[in-house]
Amino acid sequence: MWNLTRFASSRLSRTRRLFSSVIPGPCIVHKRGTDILHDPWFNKDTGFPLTERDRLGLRGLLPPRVISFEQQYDRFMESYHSLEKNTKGQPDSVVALAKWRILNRLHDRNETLYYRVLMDNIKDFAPIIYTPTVGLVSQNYSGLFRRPRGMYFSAKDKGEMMSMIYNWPAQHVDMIVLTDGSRILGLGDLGVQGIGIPIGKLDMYVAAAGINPQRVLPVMLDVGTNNQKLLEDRLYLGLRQPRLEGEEYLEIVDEFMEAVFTRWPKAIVQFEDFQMKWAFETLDRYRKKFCMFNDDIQGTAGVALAGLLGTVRAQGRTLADFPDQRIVVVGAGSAGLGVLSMAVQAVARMTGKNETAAQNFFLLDKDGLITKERKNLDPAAAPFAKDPGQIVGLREGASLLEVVKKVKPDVLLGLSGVGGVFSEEVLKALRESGSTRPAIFAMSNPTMNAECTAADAFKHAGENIVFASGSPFENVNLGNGKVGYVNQANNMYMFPGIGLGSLVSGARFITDGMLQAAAECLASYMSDEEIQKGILYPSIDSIRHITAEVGASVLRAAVAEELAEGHGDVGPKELAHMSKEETVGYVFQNMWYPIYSPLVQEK
Ligand SMILES: NC(=O)c1ccc[n+]([C@@H]2O[C@H](COP(=O)([O-])OP(=O)(O)OC[C@H]3O[C@@H](n4cnc5c(N)ncnc54)[C@H](O)[C@@H]3O)[C@@H](O)[C@H]2O)c1
Ligand SMILES: O=C(O)C[C@H](O)C(=O)O
Ligand SMILES: [Mg+2]
Repeated sequence: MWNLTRFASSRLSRTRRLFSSVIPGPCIVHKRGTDILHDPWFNKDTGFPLTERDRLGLRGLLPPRVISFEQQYDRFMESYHSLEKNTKGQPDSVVALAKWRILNRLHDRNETLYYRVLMDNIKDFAPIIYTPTVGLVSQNYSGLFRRPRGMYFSAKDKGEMMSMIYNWPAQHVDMIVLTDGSRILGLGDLGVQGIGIPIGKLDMYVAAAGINPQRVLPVMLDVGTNNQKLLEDRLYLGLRQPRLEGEEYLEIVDEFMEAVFTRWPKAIVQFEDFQMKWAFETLDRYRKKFCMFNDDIQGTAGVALAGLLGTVRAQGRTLADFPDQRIVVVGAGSAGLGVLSMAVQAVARMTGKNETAAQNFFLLDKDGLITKERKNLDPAAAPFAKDPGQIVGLREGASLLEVVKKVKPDVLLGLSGVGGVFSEEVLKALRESGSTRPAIFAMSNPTMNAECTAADAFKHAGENIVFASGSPFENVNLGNGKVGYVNQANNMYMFPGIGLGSLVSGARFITDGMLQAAAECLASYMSDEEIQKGILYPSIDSIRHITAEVGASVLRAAVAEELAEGHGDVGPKELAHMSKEETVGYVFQNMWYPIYSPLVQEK
């Protein structure tokens, strides 16, 4: 069932080769002169050729010398590197925000150049536009705000959304990332400032999935905030009121969804960083009605399952041994429960038994081990609650340390949002578990919320472990030339492919089958040699390549489930007749690549 296809080692160069022959088609513009220079979608700065300057009324508005794209690129990278040099020794947060600012300024000026530098330097720039810096940016968004990005729909806009949606200037929108700001990474309720997350996710969509940046829309649904500090902050840019609850809340989300799909029936909406109750409720409410998914529940599940399957292989076992792995999940929120559901489904498929599929999984939340004796047991956690009689010596609410000592797990997976819960004692107890190769997934974001650091994991749990974190850490120097490899277990390996595959298949909905296909694709991407070294996920440098593969698997699953309605000129029949390789090629062809297009004016 898990089809382990191996890929050639030169994935990155293959991706580069595919794009090196891109010939830019013309781009229609309805503006002239300074209006073009002030529009980052069309602006080329000093890169406008003279003929275009004549055609578009730009002569005299720019210094006479034409600078090539490559020269502009080099000039930006030089300023970036001098900023790095000049901020050396300053506090990390100051350096991170300075880097974010220089990138953001480029974005606001010239999107083509911005996305090219982002794509080509994704390993260095992802930690700035995405986790962890995006967390810091969201915490400070009201103060950092200069130019709006995306759209804001607030509780005060009730009844107006159907007309407001037409205020967005783009004719076509493919991908929307939506948040209500209620659970931003592990940082809690950040209200309207949570817009930083949809912006960061959509930057990753452009970089990883090649979604055209003119067709993305970050959205903030501002229904108030329960963050007292923000409510009292004089610079706070959101509604100064407590969050709407119950029906009042759902009416706002319903109205937004109706408005979006009325204007763009083929768009895909990714729900992001909603507090748990609304994450599950909205997924349930909309997934059979609109093309949408929840990244924290479903994207995270796929990336974690791929990592868990990689761990079994790293232990030198076959995937058939996965059901025997003892896995402790710390955090019973949207992410933890999403991961458990998908992992338990995988075990059930492998063993053919539903009743016992959850037996080797142990779930803890802030009150410790979850058992059937838990008062007010959340129905979503109930399927994973232990029967207290089942485990000798383990009681309701047992601490993580007690659980690790008794269960002797193979895997410790954290999605608690709490930095440091994998303490020295816990990690040392894991070392004693007797597992061939214990794995630690400290998946909470941003960095300070990770359950443990990479260095502590290798120090206390042993050099033999497999380690992954949600935000990036440097590899760990173990001495004697040995390196402790750090994986980034982040849903960025999933959501771009889920969105892209759904888009180019024209899927009506996003089903469990499509998500399973995405996870299987990621799980089978790494070679045995890489896995043996403890490398569970591809390098972020090859994110376009893995995204194309994931996207193509999602597409094929949509076709198999007869949900693919086609995209552009490619109809459902053509999709159905494509070979596996052809689907990957087709997905690649649909990726936007940042290159200056000749601008043609239409009045
Ligand atoms: N790496 C990734 O791809 C990825 C994806 C999604 C979420 N996350 C991270 O996971 C974290 C949780 O996200 P969520 O949406 O599930 O949040 P959530 O608020 O829905 O759930 C948090 C859970 O952690 C539990 N918890 C709190 N303190 C704890 C403690 N001391 N010990 C054990 N459990 C504790 C809570 O009881 C709750 O069950 C966030 O930090 C988020 O950034 C990472
Ligand atoms: O945003 C991320 O980096 C991953 C995830 O969606 C999260 O909420 O932490
Ligand atoms: Mg998230």
